[in-house]
Amino acid sequence: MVFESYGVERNYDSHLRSTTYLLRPVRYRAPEKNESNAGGSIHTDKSFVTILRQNQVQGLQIPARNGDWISVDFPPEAFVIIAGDAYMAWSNGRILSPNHQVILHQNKTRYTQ
Ligand SMILES: O=C(O)CCC(=O)C(=O)O
Ligand SMILES: [Fe+2]
Repeated sequence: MVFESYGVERNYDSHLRSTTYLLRPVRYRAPEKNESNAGGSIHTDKSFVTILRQNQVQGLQIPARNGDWISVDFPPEAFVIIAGDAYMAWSNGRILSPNHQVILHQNKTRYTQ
């Protein structure tokens, strides 16, 4: 769909053949008492695209235009798609690879993959 919308569907097969896939399960331990910034640091993804799912413990945040961090809350049965740096380069900057971070607020272990 994306390749079609850019009119480069002829490149789709070669792109797919050169693609590698990585399944990366992550366990975020529950924050300690008074630990305010447990989670992961601010970053962009270096990949083409990240497909993310999580258990019921929220934590993903992205910056709004005014710089405030907003929570991206989603249920365990949903997926969040994050464009990576490779996608941004491939689209000549038309698709943004967003900064994001994980901040845990609940006293529960978070699992993502
Ligand atoms: O756990 C999350 O919600 C985000 C994970 C993430 O940013 C990553 O794996 O690159
Ligand atoms: Fe990420």
